[in-house]
Amino acid sequence: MAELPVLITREEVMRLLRYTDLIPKLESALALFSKRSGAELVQPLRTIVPLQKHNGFLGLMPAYIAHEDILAAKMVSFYQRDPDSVLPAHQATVLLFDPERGNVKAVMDGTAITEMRTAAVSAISTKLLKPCRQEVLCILGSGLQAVSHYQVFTQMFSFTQVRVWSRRRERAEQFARAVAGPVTMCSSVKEAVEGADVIVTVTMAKEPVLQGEWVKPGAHVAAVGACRPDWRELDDVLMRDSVVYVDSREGASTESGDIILSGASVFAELGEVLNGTKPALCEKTTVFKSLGMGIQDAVAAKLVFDQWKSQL
Ligand SMILES: NC(=O)C1=CN([C@@H]2O[C@H](COP(=O)(O)OP(=O)(O)OC[C@H]3O[C@@H](n4cnc5c(N)ncnc54)[C@H](O)[C@@H]3O)[C@@H](O)[C@H]2O)C=CC1
Ligand SMILES: O=C(O)C1=NCCCC1
Repeated sequence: MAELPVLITREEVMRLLRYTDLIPKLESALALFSKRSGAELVQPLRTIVPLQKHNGFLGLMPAYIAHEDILAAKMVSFYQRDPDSVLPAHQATVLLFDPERGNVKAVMDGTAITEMRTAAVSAISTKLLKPCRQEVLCILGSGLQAVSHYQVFTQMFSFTQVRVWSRRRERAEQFARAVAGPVTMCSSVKEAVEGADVIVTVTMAKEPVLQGEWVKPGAHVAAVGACRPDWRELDDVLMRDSVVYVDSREGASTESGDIILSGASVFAELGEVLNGTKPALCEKTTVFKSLGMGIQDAVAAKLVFDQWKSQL
C-alpha cells in the first residue's frame, strides 16, 4: 500500500519555494521542451473546460519530465469576476506523483506556484531579451501576479522606478502596500507606459489595454494575461511592430487572442533562445506572450516537495 499523500499549504509553498532555485529549473525545462525530445518530456496541450454559467474555466495541466522523474498535474480554475467580488480569480491545486508506482506523493497549493513560476518565466524572458536600458519597470494590473512580478523583477534587476497602473486607484494603493518597496502610481496606461523599458501586463482584460504607439522602441513587454483565444491585452500595432516570443508555440497558437486575432507570427520560444537555436533580438521591441505550461508547475512542485522532505 502506498503512503498517503502529504498536504502542502499555500503558506508552506511560499516558505519553501525560492526564485533562486526555481529559475534555473524553469530554464532547463523550457530548453528541454523546445527540443521536442519525445518521451523525455510530455506535456499535452492544456485541456480547458468552460464553465459558461459561471463565467469561468477549469484548466487541466499534466506534465512528465522523464530524466528528473517528475510527474505532476495542475488543476486551475479561473473566473472573470465582477470588480467588487471578494472571490479569488484563480485557484489551483498541484498533484505530484511517483511516476514509477503511480501514486500521489503530495497534494499542494497551486496558486502560489502559479504566481511564482509565471513571474519567474517573465523574468527569464527579460533576462534573455534584455532591453538596452533597464531603468523603468511598468506593471499594468495590481492583482496577485502583479505582486509576484514586482517581487522577482526587483530581486533580479536594478530598476530605478517601478510604475503601476490599475483600473481603480484603491487597488493600486493596495498593491503598493503589499510590496516592500517604492511604487509610482499612474492614473492612465499611457502615463505608466511611456518611456518604460520593461512592461508587464497582468490584467484580466478581454480587450487591449496596451497600445503599441505608447511603447518605447526597444522596450520588452511580458504579456501574461489574455489567456483565451478571444481575449486581448495588446493591440494590433504592438503585435505587428514587435518580435514575438512565446513559452510554447502550440499553446500560443491555440490560446492567445493577442497572437491569433492580430495574425502576428511567433519568432521563437524562450526555450529556443536558451538552446541557442534562435537569437534574442534585444535591440528590437519584443513581446513575450506567456500562457503558462504544466512543466513549469511540475518543476516548481518537485522543488517544494524536496524542500519539504529535507526539513523533516
Ligand atoms: N500566463 C500565465 O502563465 C498565467 C496567466 N495568468 C493571467 O494573468 C492575469 C492576472 O492574474 P492575477 O493577478 O492572478 O489576477 P487578479 O484577479 O489577482 O488580478 C487581475 C488584475 O486585472 C485587473 N483587471 C480586471 N479586468 C480588467 C480590465 N478589463 N482591464 C484592465 N484591468 C483589468 C484587476 O483590476 C486586477 O488588477 C490574468 O489574466 C490571468 O488569467 C494567471 C496565471 C498564469
Ligand atoms: O498557466 C496557468 O496556470 C494559467 N494560465 C492562464 C490562465 C489561468 C492559469
